[in-house]
Amino acid sequence: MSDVTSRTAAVIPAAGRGVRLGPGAPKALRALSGTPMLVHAVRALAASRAVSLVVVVAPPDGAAEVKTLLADHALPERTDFLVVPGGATRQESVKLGLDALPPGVDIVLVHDAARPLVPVDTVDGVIEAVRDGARAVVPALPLADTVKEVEPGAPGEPEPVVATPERARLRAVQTPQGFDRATLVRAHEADVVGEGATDDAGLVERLGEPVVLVPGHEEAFKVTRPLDLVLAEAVLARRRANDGF
Ligand SMILES: Nc1ccn([C@@H]2O[C@H](COP(=O)(O)OP(=O)(O)OP(=O)(O)O)[C@@H](O)[C@H]2O)c(=O)n1
Ligand SMILES: C[C@](O)(CO)[C@H](O)COP(=O)(O)O
Repeated sequence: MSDVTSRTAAVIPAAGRGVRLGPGAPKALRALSGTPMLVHAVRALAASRAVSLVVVVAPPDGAAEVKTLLADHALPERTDFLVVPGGATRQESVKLGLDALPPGVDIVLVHDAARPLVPVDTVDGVIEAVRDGARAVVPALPLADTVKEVEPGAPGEPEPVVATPERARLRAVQTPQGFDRATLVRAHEADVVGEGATDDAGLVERLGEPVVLVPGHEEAFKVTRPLDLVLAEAVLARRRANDGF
């Protein structure tokens, strides 16, 4: 890595309900192999020696519970932790996390609590690309499925296809997304009309700033629907088996 003096913080939005996962506790607090998903995600980011601060954005009424949760689980001592309450949307939650960053942080990663199994090499790859001068870096993978653009219709009704984008030019994007702090703050503040974006890099693109992709990882998938829990448990079981050798 070219610039080892920069201080890197990770903001972990964890304030979502997890509606698509079905009824239960807020998604980030649900267990994977007996440990809350959020704790897996925090450990995954703190596993990077470059990350010195992790800001967890908790469910709006759950900050005290999340503080207790982090205190009750082993986390690296070299990393500082902050917990702040989140907002009504992912974007609002990320903004609240950014607002809590202290001076001196110049690289920011934004990582979904819902991607608990991201490997540390993916985290380090994103940080390295920012340290090498990119202002916005996104881990991504090629798509397995063909994608159709549609005219969205009523639920359950057939939807007319508008276009079939060339799959070779499409990527599925993951987190952590890494940013030069000033660029990310500017991107969030520029969204004054509240147009919103489904990822942070999307806000940076609207500034006209370049965004680059680096290789993502299959294990950085987002736990969204019930079947994703099955996959996450299988990945953890495989890791435990490999650790046994
Ligand atoms: N108001 C919100 C909504 C989402 N998130 C976080 O953003 C990440 C990605 O969102 P997603 O997977 O869509 O989570 P949910 O919004 O919880 O899922 P759903 O849409 O199924 O309710 C998650 O870590 C989630 O906790 C957040 O911090 N604040
Ligand atoms: C940020 C993200 O994980 C990138 O793929 C994704 O856009 C989050 O979307 P969601 O609607 O919050 O699931």
